[in-house]
Amino acid sequence: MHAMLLSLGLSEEEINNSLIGDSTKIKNAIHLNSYPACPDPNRVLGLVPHTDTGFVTIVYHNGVSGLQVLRRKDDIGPARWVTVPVVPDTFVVNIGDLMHVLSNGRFHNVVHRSTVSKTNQRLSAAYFFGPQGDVKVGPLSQLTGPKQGLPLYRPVTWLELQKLKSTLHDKALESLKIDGKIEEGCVRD
Ligand SMILES: O=C(O)CCC(=O)C(=O)O
Ligand SMILES: [Fe+2]
Repeated sequence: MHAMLLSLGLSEEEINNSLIGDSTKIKNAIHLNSYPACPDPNRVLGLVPHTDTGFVTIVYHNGVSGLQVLRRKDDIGPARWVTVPVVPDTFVVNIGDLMHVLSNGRFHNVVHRSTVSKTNQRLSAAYFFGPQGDVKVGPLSQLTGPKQGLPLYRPVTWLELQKLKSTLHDKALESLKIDGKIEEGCVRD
């Protein structure tokens, strides 16, 4: 997180004074995932497409391939799933929704999913890093202004965002947009 904020032009002092520099404002959670081998892996998913809600997620796994990220449409082709290569002794870092908000859209939250293997069980541990319950996260003041542009999102707590996602799904972030409109029919009871 520190390196990411540095890359956005914040100084060490600004980072230390932000919520990232205050351990009382931070909390963590871990998901332990187990994806058993499946004889017909093309007919199932281990984890459906989603974005993580926190700032960043650090994923460690047992070396069995399966994590895929959705690459957005570009000059090379339409949106497509890309399998994250398995590199021994490394972590995968996913950008979550709150980093997207904090960076005012400069770092994009990544849509990802988990597929399963025909022959091997896949195990992963996902470590989520985010703000404490009552801490609201909005675009950093250093990244908004007359030169950089207006804040795109209103401040939100981690819990509020999780609740929004349970009803609005992939439209939750859009609903936080300051001029945001939610597409009709996307709210499920
Ligand atoms: O199993 C993985 O590699 C990813 C897990 C994940 O995306 C999650 O727990 O949110
Ligand atoms: Fe995830």
